[in-house]
Order: sequence, then C-alpha cells, then structure tokens
Amino acid sequence: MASAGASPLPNLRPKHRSSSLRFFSFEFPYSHTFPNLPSSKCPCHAQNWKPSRSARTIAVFTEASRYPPEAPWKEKGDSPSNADDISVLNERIRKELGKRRGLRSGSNAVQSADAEQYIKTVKLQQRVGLLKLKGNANEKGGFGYRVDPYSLQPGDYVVHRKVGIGRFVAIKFDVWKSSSESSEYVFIEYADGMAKLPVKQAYRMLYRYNLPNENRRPRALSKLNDTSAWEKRRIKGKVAVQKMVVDLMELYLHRLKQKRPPYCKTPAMIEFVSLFPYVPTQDQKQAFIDIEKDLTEREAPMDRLICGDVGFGKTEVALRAIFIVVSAGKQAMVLAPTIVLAKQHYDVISERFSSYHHIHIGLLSRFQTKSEKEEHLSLIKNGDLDIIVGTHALLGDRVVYNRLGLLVVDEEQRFGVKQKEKIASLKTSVDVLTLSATPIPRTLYLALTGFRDASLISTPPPERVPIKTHLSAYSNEKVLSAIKFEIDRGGQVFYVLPRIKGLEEVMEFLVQSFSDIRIAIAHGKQYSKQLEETMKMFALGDIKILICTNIVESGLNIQNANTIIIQDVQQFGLAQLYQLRGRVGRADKEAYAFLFYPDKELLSEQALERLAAIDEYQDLGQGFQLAERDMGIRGFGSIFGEQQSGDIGNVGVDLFFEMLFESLSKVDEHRVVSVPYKDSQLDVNITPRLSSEYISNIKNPMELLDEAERAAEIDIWSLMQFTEQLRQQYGKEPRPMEVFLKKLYVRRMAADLGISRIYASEKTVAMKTNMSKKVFNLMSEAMKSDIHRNSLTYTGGEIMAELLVELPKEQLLNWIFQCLAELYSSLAALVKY
Ligand SMILES: Nc1ncnc2c1ncn2[C@@H]1O[C@H](COP(=O)(O)OP(=O)(O)OP(=O)(O)O)[C@@H](O)[C@H]1O
Repeated sequence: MASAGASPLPNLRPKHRSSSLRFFSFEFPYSHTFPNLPSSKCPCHAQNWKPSRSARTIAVFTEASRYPPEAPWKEKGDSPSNADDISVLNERIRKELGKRRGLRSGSNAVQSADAEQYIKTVKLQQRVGLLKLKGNANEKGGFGYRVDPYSLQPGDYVVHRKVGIGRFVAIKFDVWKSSSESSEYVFIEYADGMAKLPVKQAYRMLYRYNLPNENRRPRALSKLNDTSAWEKRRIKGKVAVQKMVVDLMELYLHRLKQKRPPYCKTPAMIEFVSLFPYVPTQDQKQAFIDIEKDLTEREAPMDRLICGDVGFGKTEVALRAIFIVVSAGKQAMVLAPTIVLAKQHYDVISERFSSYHHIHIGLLSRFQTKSEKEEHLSLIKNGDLDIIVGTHALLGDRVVYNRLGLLVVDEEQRFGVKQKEKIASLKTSVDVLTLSATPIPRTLYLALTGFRDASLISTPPPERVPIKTHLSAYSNEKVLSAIKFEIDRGGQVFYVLPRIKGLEEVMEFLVQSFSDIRIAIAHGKQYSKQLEETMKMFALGDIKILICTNIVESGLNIQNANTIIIQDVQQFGLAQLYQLRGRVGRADKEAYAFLFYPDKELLSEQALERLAAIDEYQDLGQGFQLAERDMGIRGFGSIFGEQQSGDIGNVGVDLFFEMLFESLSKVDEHRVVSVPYKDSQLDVNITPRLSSEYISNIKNPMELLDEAERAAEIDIWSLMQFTEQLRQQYGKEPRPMEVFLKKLYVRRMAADLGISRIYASEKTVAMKTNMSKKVFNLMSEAMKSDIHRNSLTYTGGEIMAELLVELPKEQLLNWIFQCLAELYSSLAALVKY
C-alpha cells in the first residue's frame, strides 16, 4: 500500500499543461490520498483522508509542483491565485495548526467528557494554589504584579493598563482641577505629554515595565491622546497569553490520553532509599512522592518538572525515578546540556548505583573514539545498557533504544529548537522528568498548580550556609588573599572570566604566587580529551585552582571547591551570575564568592543595579526572590517555552504575568463548544454553477465535490489540504468553484465556533451561536479589521452584524467568510472541548 506520509508521491498537473513537461499515466490502486489529487509534501498530509476504494488512473509528472498551473478559466477580476481569501486562510491554518498536529494525532484527541472532568480537577487544584497565594497577599500587596509607586525611581519605565508605556517622573503634591485640596499624584511622562495619576489609582493600574532581557528598553513611549496603538499591543499580549494557557492545557489533556501500564512498586526501593546518605528535605520528600505516584499510580506517562535552586538536591529525585524504571527492566536516558555535566551525572549515577551490579550504566560522549562509540550504540540497541547518559547526541537517529522507559532532561532550556522538538515528541511515549535549576517564582508555580506537573524544591539541604558574597573593584591583593584562604583550608577555587582571552594572563599571574599547587585552564574550545582530563582532576582535587569561562555555569557539583572568583563581573547577566555563584557552597562548608569589577566609574547604571541585586540576595533560596524580580521570565520559559519574548515585549513581564494569572483562573470560561458540521447551516441562497470548461477538465467532477464536502466535514485541516491540492492539480479554481469552497469553509468555521445557523435579512447578518458573551468579547477584541469588529454585537445566543448596505449574495458570502476567518483566528486561544 502506498503511504503518502512516508514517501512523497509525484505531483500532478492538469493534462492541458503537458506540452513542455514529461508526464505519464500512473496506475494508483489504493492510496491514502484522495482520488484525483496528489499528495503534498506536508508531513501531516492525508492524516484524515479516508481512501477511496476504487482504482483510478491519474496523471503524474516529475517536476515539483511549486508552481500551480495557470488556469485557463481565469476570469477578469479573479484574485491572483496565491493571495485570495482562501489561500490566506489556508496559510494561517497551516501555520497555527501544523505544529500542534505534529504532536497530536487525530483531531478529536480529547473527548468532551474527559475534558470536562479534567477542567474540574484542575480548577479544584488551582483554587488551593490561589488560596495559598492569597495567604501571602498581605506581605506582597496581593498576588498581582502591580508596582508600589513609592518604590519607583525617576526614569523607571512603567505600564498603565489603559494608557500604555510611560516613564515615571516623580510623586508630588498637587491639586485636582476644581478642588482646592492638594494630594499626592504620580507623574508619568508619555510621548505626547505628562500624565498625573492619583496615587490610589496608580496602585491599581501601574506595572513596572520589565523585559526578559535586562538590557532592552521600550522602543517608544505610548501616547496619552491616542491609545489605539497601546490597545492593540495589550490585546495581542492578552491573546498570546490565552493561547499559551490553552496550549498547555491541550498538551496536558493529550498526554492524559496516552496510556502505559503503571510501574510496580518495588520492595527494592526501600534499600535504594536507605543508601541515600542524607536526610531529605521536606521539598525533596514531596518530590519523591510526586514522581513515585506519577510512575506507579498513573497510566499517563509522566511529564514532570523538578524545579529547584542550585544545589538543592534535584539529582536524587531523578535517581529514584531512574531506579523505579530500571528495576522494571526498562532503559533510562539522562540528557545533559554539556559534556562536562554529562560526565558528572555519569559519575554520580555510577556511584549511587554501585551496589547494583546488574544495572549497567554507559556514557555516550564525544570524548570516545569511533569504535568506543559504536560499541556503546550497539550496547544501547541490544538492551545491554540500562542507564545511558550523554548530551544531545543521545537524541540522534543513530541511537536506537531497546526499551526506553524514562528520559531525564537536565536544563531543557539549554537545548536547541530541534532537540526540544525531539524531546517533546518523546513525551507522548516515555516518561519524562525535567530538572531545572532556574527558579520559577513561587506565585507562578502556585498559579499553575493543576496545569503543569511540577515539584518545587525551595528549601536548601540542612547545614547549608549562605554563600558570602563580596562585590568590589578588582585588586591583586584581594584575589591572592581569597585564594590563599581557601587553599590553606584545603579547598579549591574557581576563577571565572567572561572570555577565553585573558585566561592565560590570569594563569601567569597566579603561578607566580602559588607555584607549588596545580592550576589549570578550562574552556569550551579546548580539545575534548584535554577538557575531560582537566575536569576530572579538578573533581578529584588534584587541581586546586580552575581558571575557566562560564563553562562551569550550571550543574557542576564539586563539594570541595568553596571559593569562586569572578572577574569582570559586569559582563555577566544576573541569571548567569546566580548560577555561577551556585557552583560553591554545595556542602556544609562556608563558601565565598568574590565578584570583581574593573572600576566603578566605568560601569553603567544598569550594571550597577544588577550587581546590587546579586549582592542583596545572598541568603539561601533567595534565588526565588531574585527570579521574582529579574528573571522570572526564565523560569517561565521552562514552563511555557521560550518563544513568547515578543509577546512579553509588547506589555512587559509584570503585566504579562498578571494577564497570565487572569487567564489561568478563567480557563473554563473561555471555552468553545463546536457543533457538528452537519448541523451548521448557511442560509444564503447562492448556488454556484461550474463552467463546462472546468468540469470537462476534471475527472469525476461529482465525486470531487463530494470529496470537498467530506473534507469539510472532517475538519478545517482536511478542507485546507483539499483546496491546496485541488489548486496544485488544476490551478486556481474559477469563481463559481471558489464560491462553492467558500460555503464549505464558512460552514466548517461556523461549526468549530459553535455557530449553528447563519442567515441574512436586508442589511443584517445573524449568527445563532452557543458561545458565551465572554468568548465573543475575546474574539471580537482580537479582530484585526475594525470594520468587522465594529459591525458585530452579541445579544443572548446570537451574533448580529449590521452592514452599511444590503450586499449582493456573492459579496455577502465574502463578507461572512472574512468575518468568520477573523473570529476563527482566536480559536487557538480558546478551550475547544
Ligand atoms: N537532603 C540533603 N542533605 C544534604 N545534602 C544533600 C541533600 N540532598 C542532596 N544533597 C547534596 O547536595 C549537593 C547538591 O545536590 P544536587 O547536585 O542534587 O543539586 P541540584 O539541585 O541538582 O543542583 P544543580 O542545579 O546545581 O545541578 C550534592 O552533593 C548532594 O549529594
């Protein structure tokens, strides 16, 4: 049987275009494609096509069909084939739905009843989370992200929910127009004037304008007298937030549909647990319970995020998950972002599993020779390795697993787009545990309760002491005395620079003073063997001082290294600095971080602010506060993916978060219940007559029309595929056919939007719908065309449109098509079950 998805079939062109092209007849007995039409190269192609059972002869040619054939029936006034309404809509559908369909097969992935139950559970769980947040409300002035106006400094950028981005000037006493009493006002500069806001109102409406990237500033200030541009940005942000939430929810629902038998609770676990040399913290205990439940009580594969500050003990959580899976005879893969970290994980795992001789552990690394690598690949394939550790190389096609059960991903945000896609595709078939050292704000975590499986480790292991951080201008003496102190107490030192250039110079300087100890250089451009050797010797304690770049940034755990010196600290980002500092203080010894800048005079205001923050947040676990203030967005990235920075840029992080909370807590209100296609009625009396020229060119025209109807009945994706392929084969259709197709699109879109009937009377178009007013508001707000938006109103169960004039039938159909297409573009932001 020919498989359309696997090998693209040759493309079709109509017979009348044969002159310059080689074409031949092709007997095509039974295919996944629909009759007469060719397969496209789309990976999702033909997913929904029910094959026609009859054998048929089709024309095939060898040239790619990038250029749709020119249609002989093209009429004056026809829109060019690549920019008409249908192709614009098709393109959008492909863009918006394509990715999701790659991840989820079938359009009815989740049954409405399942979804209902799930939404209920989520709401319940979330209420608990939100209650906890409200419990903290007094300390933080509510769980919103609004700013305390008194904390603003002149020049700070702020966002007013209704007006947009401005610059804070001052808080001063002033009088309100007619009143003689003076009170305090917040003065904000906008592009076209100064706004004066009562302090009380400022508390309700103002946000700080933060961006994920600390160096970015808003492109322009908003205008007081024309808020339309701001309004557009705000709505864009709101819809983006909604889409993210719905996407998260759909992924979750989809995953719940996947099934695998739960793992057995193994008695051997008791022994494994007893071999952990520490008393776990409360948060660790909870995380152990969470993963054990995921693996042994649930049928849906696990997709849990273990989120915790640097050095707070996430690794043990992963080790226990690995133990459960491996004890059941499955393989576990541990994926690390760098080879140095992969090696460290390998060492830790080998040590922790050292009493289990039957569990075989392997490290796939670029340090290995070709034959070593081949050997490892065959061990993995034959199932002779139970735990496989490595970098992204483990995701390559050459790595064939025997019975992969668990994937542990360390610091997923550090992998590339392709690798993340691969990880996402694995999530439907294996259990996945993701470790993230980037703290997520507690508020975000609690608000997400129920939407994303996450365990938060926010308490440090006992006896951990805060890292003593010293920030000062560079001096040789300070460097030497810090190193001397550490070496004298038997410890080791990280010496970090922002660039490779300069490492040698530091080396020369240090060997003069510490000639009797081993000092080495490490950076990412070194030969792998050399780097491996250096890291190994540093881990063993043979090397006492490691001069390096931020290659040591995340995850490295060397308990005896308790002093870190960071030179040219102003060149590092706050998050990076936080991670770097976390390399020390990973045991119960007091640890020190010395942060040196060259000369305070040379530092920008921003750099000073950043450094002040790292200085301020020295206590253990303050990473979370830091996250809340400056890098919440990174933690946010590990929950939602990183693509949203553009949307966030529109409104700033704080307002974006607030919108996110609103959207999360209202997810059940933003729900569209589709109606069956057959029940969606279009009462616009227009019957297109296909020309004989067009019909004569088509084999089985009646069947083609039936196919179109069937495609529309399946879903919009199928209808899009149908029209695209029709055009590939026959060129842009003549107007009557376009009308026919548009009617199908209108009914399909209407059905998806929960619209059961569309009818017109003089200048009025009415659409009977089950959608709520809230949903209608969201959809119409997001409409790009003012004309469409302004003409629509919602009155209990009906959307009414008032047109300026009564339109002829065909134009009316076009209007309805456009209007629905606009409403349709918000569908991704709505729950659709
Ligand atoms: N409950 C505990 N009590 C004392 N020490 C612990 C405890 N849990 C873990 N540790 C130790 O703390 C150190 C840091 O733990 P681990 O490497 O798991 O941190 P992590 O959260 O993975 O940090 P990173 O994000 O930096 O990788 C390890 O040496 C580990 O053995």
